Amino acid sequence: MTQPTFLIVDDQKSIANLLKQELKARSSLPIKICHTLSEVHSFLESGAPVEVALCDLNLPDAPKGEVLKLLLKEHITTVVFSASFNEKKRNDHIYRKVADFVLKDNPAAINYAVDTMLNLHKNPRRQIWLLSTNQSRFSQRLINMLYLQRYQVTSFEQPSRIRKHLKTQKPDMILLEDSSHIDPNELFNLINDIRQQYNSNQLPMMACEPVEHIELALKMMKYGVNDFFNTSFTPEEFYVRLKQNIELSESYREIEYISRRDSLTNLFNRRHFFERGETLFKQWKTAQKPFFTLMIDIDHFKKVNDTYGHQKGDEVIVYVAQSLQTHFSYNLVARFGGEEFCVFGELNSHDELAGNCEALRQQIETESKASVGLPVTISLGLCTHGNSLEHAIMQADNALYTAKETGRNRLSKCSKTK
Ligand SMILES: Nc1nc2c(ncn2[C@@H]2O[C@H](COP(=O)(O)OP(=O)(O)OP(=O)(O)O)[C@@H](O)[C@H]2O)c(=O)[nH]1
Repeated sequence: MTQPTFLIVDDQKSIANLLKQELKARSSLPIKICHTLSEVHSFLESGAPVEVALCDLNLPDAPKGEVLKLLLKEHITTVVFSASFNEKKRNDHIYRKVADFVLKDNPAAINYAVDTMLNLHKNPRRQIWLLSTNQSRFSQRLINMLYLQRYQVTSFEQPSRIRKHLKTQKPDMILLEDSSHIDPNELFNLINDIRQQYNSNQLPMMACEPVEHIELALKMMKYGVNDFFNTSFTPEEFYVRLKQNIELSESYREIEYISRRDSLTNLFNRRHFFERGETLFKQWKTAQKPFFTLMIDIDHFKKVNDTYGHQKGDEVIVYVAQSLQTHFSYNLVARFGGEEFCVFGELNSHDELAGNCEALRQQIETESKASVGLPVTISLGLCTHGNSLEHAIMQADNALYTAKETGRNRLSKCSKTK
């Protein structure tokens, strides 16, 4: 299938090239530049799908915005990049179908135009839930604007429907439209319930209220809504605030993701292991569910570094980490540091667990040479009890020590009396 293309239409070659350079640095999608209407015609006739188009309004062979009309006729998501644009123009019938406008009035506009195109490229993967109890013309306008920007939109008439869906799904944004139609108790309970589940960085919410309901909007913000805009907003204001709130939340999620991971192996790090492990330990103890703790250490790893170099040592660590993650994909797997790893999981069957440990040990023993170019073995210490997570880890570590002492490349289980 042909990859969709970013289309840049501008008769100023230097600007078109700057846009292309900036886009190329930030996306792998193909980019096509056209300087005239006839070039745009030929490109569209070639049948190449266009992801997003950025288009200047006046070209030498199309001085009256004919390119824009052509792109919109072909249902192509289009951003207007023009030196002359004002609010009056925005209300013209044709411009209502434009996804966004970027004013070509300073060098920073290049960056912003590219940013806008990349966002429109990402938006089909962003979910927006709209709570609109009165289904007014205004809510229809909101929905149309969201579609123009290619967001995935789901509309809800009842707070209870949002609650139900949140049990299994999570959107990127919840928009609450004209909430004065909802019973205040129900409204604030919904906001409260959402905030119990997700903080304002994890799931942003925005309220859209008529200016006469500003007090309600402010109260909603106090209870956990991130931002508010009044119903007389311009499309630009709406888009820019929506984008900023979503991007802020995405950056937060990215930082949260990185803070939990070990940068070499991408396994969870020790800090997250204890955070999540403590919660699981309490849950399983309360429910009297059996669990296991497994410590794994690469044998004679110092020799690997000394003989093959630190970089090869890193490759071996990554290889063992990936094998471990594959064998224990349903469990909490972490790199504890150096060449040591830990797994914490629910125990379904002793035999199955022992079989899984043995399969991992054997795979590394027999396949490491082919995978990383040198033979590697691991030792494993297993414990299926413990008064606390730390106690369980200590017991597994003792078993690992026994495995090392008794010849390495083996699994040792701790006895319950220790
Ligand atoms: N390449 C690499 N080496 C690391 C990393 N972290 C720790 N090490 C090295 O891992 C080695 C661990 O060695 P030791 O604790 O002596 O254990 P060992 O050689 O594996 O011996 P046994 O565990 O007794 O089988 C040290 O040489 C550390 O420098 C890392 O991120 N990358």
